Amino acid sequence: MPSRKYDIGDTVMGRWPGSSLYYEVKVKAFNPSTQLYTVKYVDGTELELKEADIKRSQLFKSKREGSRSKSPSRRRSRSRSPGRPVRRSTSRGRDPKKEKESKIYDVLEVKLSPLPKSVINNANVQYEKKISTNNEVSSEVFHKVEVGQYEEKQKAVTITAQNKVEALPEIDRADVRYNLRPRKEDNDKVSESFERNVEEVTMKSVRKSKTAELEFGGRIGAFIMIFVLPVIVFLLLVTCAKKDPSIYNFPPSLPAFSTLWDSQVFGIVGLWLLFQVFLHLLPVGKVVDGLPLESGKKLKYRTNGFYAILVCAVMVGAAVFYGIDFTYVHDHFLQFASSAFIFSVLLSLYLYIRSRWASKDELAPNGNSGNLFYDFFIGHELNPRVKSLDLKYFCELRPGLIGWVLINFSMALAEMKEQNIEYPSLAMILVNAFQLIYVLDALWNEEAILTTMDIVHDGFGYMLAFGDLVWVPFVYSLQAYYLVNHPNQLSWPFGAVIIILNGTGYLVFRKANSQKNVFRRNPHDPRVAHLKTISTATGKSLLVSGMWGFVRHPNYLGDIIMALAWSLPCGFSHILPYFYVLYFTCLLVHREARDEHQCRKKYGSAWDEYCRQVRYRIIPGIY
Ligand SMILES: NC(=O)C1=CN([C@@H]2O[C@H](COP(=O)(O)OP(=O)(O)OC[C@H]3O[C@@H](n4cnc5c(N)ncnc54)[C@H](OP(=O)(O)O)[C@@H]3O)[C@@H](O)[C@H]2O)C=CC1
Ligand SMILES: CC(C)CCC[C@@H](C)[C@H]1CC=C2C3=C(CC[C@@]21C)[C@@]1(C)CC[C@H](O)C[C@@H]1CC3
Repeated sequence: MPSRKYDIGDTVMGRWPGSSLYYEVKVKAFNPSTQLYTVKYVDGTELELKEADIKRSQLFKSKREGSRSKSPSRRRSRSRSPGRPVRRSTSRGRDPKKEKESKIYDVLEVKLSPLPKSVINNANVQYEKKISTNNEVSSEVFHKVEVGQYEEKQKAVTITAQNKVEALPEIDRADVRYNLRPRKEDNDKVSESFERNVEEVTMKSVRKSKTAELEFGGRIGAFIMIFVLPVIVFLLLVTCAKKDPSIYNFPPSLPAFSTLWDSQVFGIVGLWLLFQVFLHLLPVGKVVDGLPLESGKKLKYRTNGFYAILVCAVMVGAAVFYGIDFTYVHDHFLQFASSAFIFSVLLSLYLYIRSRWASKDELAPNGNSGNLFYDFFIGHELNPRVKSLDLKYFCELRPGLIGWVLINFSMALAEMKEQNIEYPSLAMILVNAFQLIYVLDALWNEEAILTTMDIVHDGFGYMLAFGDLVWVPFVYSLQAYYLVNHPNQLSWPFGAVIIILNGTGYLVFRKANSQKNVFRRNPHDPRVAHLKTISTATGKSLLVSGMWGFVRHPNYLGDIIMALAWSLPCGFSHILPYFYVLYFTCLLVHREARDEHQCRKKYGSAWDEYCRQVRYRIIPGIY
């Protein structure tokens, strides 16, 4: 085992995680198994740092802030919006050439403030106090150090005149571990500014670097999925249309290419997309902010999805009234799927091509591998927009999700026609009702989508374009499609059990999502203020009681329970209608693993502590 470089009690310079700033720290302990040093900052904050993030003090030219940062009046006048990182050039007003020569670098000053206890009762924290103490405690507690004469790795740290962090590749490493401990004498204060500062700095550095960790099986996985996913869709649909959709008849022969194409259907799908764009662009509904981007900018999003589905419902009602036969969708289901597939491919190609011209700060952190297939699959550009139309946000919620409801409706009509019945079966009604509630819920809570992994983290590429336009409407409607030709006589008692199951799943799903959304917006909202939390090094806290203290992804649990309730009305003759719940469980298990990985990177040992306190990921006692 290599011997340690620094001794307990040494005063050295410790890098602040998420930045390239070094502060004076005292070495408190060393853990040989993790090779991490516990260091204490001047204000009492303790962190675990790797050896590479510690330097000898002599290498730095330390400059204390002196009266400038210590004077409260000066501080107040200098402070901008509380919590914004302050970027100042130490060489302001100098000749740029000289500046270069003297190698004095700009400094990104991260204002630091004490954090609360590791586990705090949220209710004990005063929000007002938190804000007012914010600036008071921030700048006086640290010795700001200009990294000027310290050249090591500094090529990586350049803050441009446009106030952009060019690259901080070092902190993109998966193994960065840090743990903020509370400043003892101030452990009831929480710093919101700090939360934002560290997070912003971290996001900046992550976005700029090339994607190192590839997801979804990497290049090969992405390449295979591009071709396999559409084949799965068509196999499922063809099997579902068979009289005996048994697993023994799988795989069926794929239909002739000519039967997949219908220009009228293609036109209808095109019009559907345009109509949804039109509804989305109508100046109706609230305009909300997305999460801050790399540049600090927040994109605006119009939330009018609920109105859009209401308009669609009225129009479909009117169309049925005037005799338009919606069983056309069922009868041309394969052609609809292939048309949607063509649109998704065209959209993906467009997205990939335009991403070549996107500026670096518009690229997704995980879609920047440099591999054509991987980047095409996962998506290269984070928020592609055509004027005010955000393509990813639009596709995720509108054409596919509303299209799914419309397809289900068409299946209900087709069932009545095929089975020669006056009303849809109980099974069909339940499937339609459950899925309608799910879609209405998503559109009602449209704003919540802005904090999902897909919007914040993933680029917009084939995976989501195909997922939104093909997978959701044509695979998620499989149960209804199945019931058209494979009726299941559902008894009322069993129907009641399924309703209770779906209701339970929905309550868990909704309560979990609402609790987290409310908490992320304002941790002191009375609805969540009583919940216990763990503070993290980023300053953001994690809920450890309530729904999020039950399992680590209660919303996924609720979603899976609902997925089961959507399949059960189809009976037990075939596995096909259970495809959704099986696929969905795999999707969410994989998604949970991705999220966990991100959270561990983001929150370090606080996440480990959360995992210790909340042992199960999705299913209590099992997983
Ligand atoms: N029907 C479908 O096909 C699909 C449905 N979904 C559903 O969409 C919804 C959104 O899912 P998704 O975007 O995957 O992720 P989540 O809504 O579960 O969000 C995960 C994020 O929540 C935050 N978080 C995690 N643990 C805690 C905690 N203890 N306290 C506070 N915040 C915490 C973290 O972000 P941070 O700390 O940065 O805020 C984490 O990255 C879910 O309900 C899911 O079931 C998802 C995928 C497909
Ligand atoms: C094609 C692949 C195998 C998987 C594609 C995944 C997509 C279908 C899903 C990724 C995240 C999604 C979310 C939703 C729908 C499915 C996709 C697009 C919701 C909009 C469903 C309704 C919820 O209330 C919110 C979901 C957010 C994530």
